[in-house]
This record gives sequence, C-alpha cells and structure tokens, in this order.
Amino acid sequence: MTDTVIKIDSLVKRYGELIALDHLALEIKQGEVFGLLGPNGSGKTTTINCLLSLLSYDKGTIQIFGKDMSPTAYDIKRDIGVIMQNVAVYDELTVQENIDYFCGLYITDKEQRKQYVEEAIKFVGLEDFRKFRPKKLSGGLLRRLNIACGIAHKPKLIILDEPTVAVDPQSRNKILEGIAELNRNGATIIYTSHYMEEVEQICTRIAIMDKGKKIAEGTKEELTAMIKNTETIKVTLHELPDEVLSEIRSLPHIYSAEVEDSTLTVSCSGGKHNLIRVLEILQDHDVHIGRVTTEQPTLNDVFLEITGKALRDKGE
Ligand SMILES: Nc1ncnc2c1ncn2[C@@H]1O[C@H](COP(=O)(O)OP(=O)(O)OP(=O)(O)O)[C@@H](O)[C@H]1O
Repeated sequence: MTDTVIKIDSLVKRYGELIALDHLALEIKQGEVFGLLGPNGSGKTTTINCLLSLLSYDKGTIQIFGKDMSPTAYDIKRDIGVIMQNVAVYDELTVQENIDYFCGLYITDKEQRKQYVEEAIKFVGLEDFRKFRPKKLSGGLLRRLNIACGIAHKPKLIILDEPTVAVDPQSRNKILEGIAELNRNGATIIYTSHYMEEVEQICTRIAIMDKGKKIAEGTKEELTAMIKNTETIKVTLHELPDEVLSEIRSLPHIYSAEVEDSTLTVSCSGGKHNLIRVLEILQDHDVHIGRVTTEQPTLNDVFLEITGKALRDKGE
C-alpha cells in the first residue's frame, strides 16, 4: 500500500488567456499537514477545486488514495472532508441539524451518525449553540460550524481553504488547535492560506505558490535554509552618520544595511557574531541606540528573496 495520499502532475488550468495553474506538481503523504501558501490570486483555490473535480482542467493528472480522481469518484470523495473559504450551511437548519445533514451524506447508520454529530459539535466547541440557526452565530462560530459539517463523517483527508479569514483570535486558535488534533487522530490535512504565521505554526511541509507555479517546497527549516538571509538585526536610533553605516556595510557576512524611519536594518548571511560586531561599531562612534532585535528568516523572507515582492501587503 502506498503512503502517497495525493499526486498531482503537470496540472494546467487556464481561464481564457490567464494561466491560473502552470504545470503544478504536488505529492502529499499520509499524515502530513501540508500547507499551500501564496498571495491572493496565486492559484490555491483553483488547485483545490481541480483536486476535488469541481473544476475541469486543461492538462495534467490527479490521483487521490492511489486512484484517478474524477467527478464521479464517490469512493474517493467519501474519504475527503472539505472546508471551503465561503461558509456553506443551510440557514433554515440549526447547528445540530446542519451537521447531521452533511454527515448523513456519507453515514447512513442512524446511531453511528448521532454519535459522529455529537463528537463534531464537541470538537468545535458548539455545545451551547446546537439549537441556534446560522444567522444567530458570530463569524467565528459560523466558521466552526462550517468545519464541523466538513469533518463529522471522519474523513481520512481534510482540505481547508483559508478557514481563518476574518475570524476572531479565539475562534482562530480553536480552529488551529482543532486541525492539529484531527491530524493527531490520523487525518492528512491540506491547508491553504496567505497567512504565513499560521502555515509556519501548523504545517509539516509547505509549498509556496506564485502566479500558478510552485516556487519552493519543503519544511519551514528547509525553505528558510534556501535563502541567503540568515538573520536580520534591527536597531532603533536617532541618527546614523554615513561613515558609520559604511563601516557596518563593510563587515563580513553583512550584505545589506539600511536606515529607514529611525531604524537600522542589517541583513546577514551566515557568521556567528554579527550582532556584537554591529553594536561595537555603534558604540565606538557614540551612536545613541534604543531597541535592538534580531529575527530569524520567515517564509515571507523566502518569498521575498525568490519573487522580489512581499507575501502580502503591509497592514493586510
Ligand atoms: N472563474 C474564474 N474566471 C476567471 N479567472 C479566475 C476565476 N477564478 C479564479 N480566477 C483567476 O485565477 C487566478 C488564481 O485564482 P485563485 O482563486 O485560485 O487564487 P488564490 O490563491 O486561491 O487566491 P485567494 O487567496 O484570493 O483565494 C487569479 O488570477 C484569479 O483572478
């Protein structure tokens, strides 16, 4: 038996002139929490929709659980739980009835279904809201209901497309903890997001997408090891004479040093004592300094270095 859950090869999807997916290849193994990270419009949702046979595509192959995926592959679909970006529940049904409805699409045994629905309600923490209709729920609770509807039938593969967009921090944490628990209980997870921090937090392996292409793939550590930047030092200060800045730039292992908004930002590539050396120069020249921080590279740095642009706009 293969431990490959998903295998996508050379997937091409066009919308007229636009190439939304450009020869995409992905292989996802049993037990992974696989993150698809990319800015808006990079092709994450299109990938999921093709994967689920909700969208036709121009070229390529998709296999799930070792079998070819197609719109009528009901045996495969039974083992997949899908939580899409837009909440899809019935307004006229209560929380409990909604979960029961979606679970009932796969689980016909009444007693088993009752138990599964109860477990799903508890899992997302909606015990006190079981008789509520969706319109009475806050955005975060509604997202949790959406998740309960997608996972109640205990699928082996769970696909979540940006499940935390516009949710409050409490529900967000509940959702992220829940995903980790589903994974511990044996489910393979695909998680799409443009929030780098979430992907860093929960995903065991990550593919970074841009303009329909996979531009990098690996664990967080593998991805950050691919880039030149190993450390960024930030020092707040009032003023920095040009000759001092030049001296910092001439230090070994430092490939960029800039001052903007009273902050000196020094980017380092390797080396062990960069911070000490920078602070020594500042001290030697009596530069008055404020806060000093050092940061390890993030997935945003990986994206920035490969594409030349940030993963998302500041303030988003
Ligand atoms: N039905 C459609 N018709 C035409 N173009 C589309 C359609 N759906 C998506 N696109 C385009 O395809 C590209 C990929 O979109 P997609 O929604 O897959 O990206 P995404 O990474 O999921 O973005 P988001 O984070 O905003 O959901 C974008 O340029 C988008 O404008």
